[in-house]
Amino acid sequence: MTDIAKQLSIALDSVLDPVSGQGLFTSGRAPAPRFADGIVTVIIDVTDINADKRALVEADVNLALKAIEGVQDVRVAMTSTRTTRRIIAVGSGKGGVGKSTLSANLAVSLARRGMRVGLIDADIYGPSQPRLLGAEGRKPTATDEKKLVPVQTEYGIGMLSMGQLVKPGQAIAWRGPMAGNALGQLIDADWGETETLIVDLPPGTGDVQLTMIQKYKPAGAVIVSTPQDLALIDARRAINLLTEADVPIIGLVENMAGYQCPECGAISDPFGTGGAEAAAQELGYDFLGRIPLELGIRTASDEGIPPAASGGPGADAFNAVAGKLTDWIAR
Ligand SMILES: Nc1ncnc2c1ncn2[C@@H]1O[C@H](COP(=O)(O)OP(=O)(O)OP(=O)(O)O)[C@@H](O)[C@H]1O
Repeated sequence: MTDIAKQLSIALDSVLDPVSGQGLFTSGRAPAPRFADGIVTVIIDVTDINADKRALVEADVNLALKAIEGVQDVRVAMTSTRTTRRIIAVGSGKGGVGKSTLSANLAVSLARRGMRVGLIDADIYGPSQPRLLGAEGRKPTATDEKKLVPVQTEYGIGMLSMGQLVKPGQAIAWRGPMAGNALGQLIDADWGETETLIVDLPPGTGDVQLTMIQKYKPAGAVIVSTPQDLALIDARRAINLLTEADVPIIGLVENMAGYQCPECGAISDPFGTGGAEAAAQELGYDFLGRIPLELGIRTASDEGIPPAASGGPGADAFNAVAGKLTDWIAR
């Protein structure tokens, strides 16, 4: 590499990729700039970076490159390689392990990193995203083509839920095609510029999962489990179904590990600890992180304030998992 080429790449790397947090050159967003007659030309892949952040990146790149001696002008071209919307499924073997809580917080955390994210609550047995995102009672509208328009939430993400397709409190006893059609309505909705859809799946391996795999193959799946053996045995079943359909497993998350007594501060592990990490290792998948069992996570969630949005209880743990998910997406 010539001296000027090296300087240009280093300057480019001083500007951080808003998604991965790495320098633009290192993260692969931008190849080494071209330089001729005092003019630098740089091409940046801005997939998953929103319009505001794109403008900031462009301004920073201009500044960094113009600071190099001999550079008279900088030309920045932005391209987006994304052609299809990416679906990230969040699944678990059994219910009540915190799959919906994790989905909501991951979606919020990704949106805060500048990604255009939507959230689909496909849990026909217990739709809970309208409550978790403080959007209860808001109904989606429809376009002229009869596509659902997602409900907007305070957290910068659109949301659609199975719960919005039925009357509140009505037991959902859909089977096969009905469940599949409902999922289709949510996924084929008017998601606009949304690039990543987080899908909160029902627990287990039922009709919704089958439709998802057959018709709307996710780019990858995150599996949530509590640490104890029983939940992990079920989680393995969910993993098997996905891997048989060639859906990549992004990794496992352990939820409800390590409870700190609010009185004495002692840490106890009601559901054990480390089980999901050990299972991930044994199965050869990444371990994405551990979310503590905290009363504040439950209360904030019930109030419709996802901890990842407010820096509330467990926010660091949710953000750390979202960081690993972002790395996976960037790869
Ligand atoms: N880390 C945690 N600390 C404290 N409470 C939690 C935690 N994770 C989830 N909860 C609470 O546990 C309950 C179940 O969580 P959630 O609804 O996310 O589970 P789920 O796996 O989606 O369940 P379901 O399959 O029934 O929809 C909720 O009341 C939630 O607030």
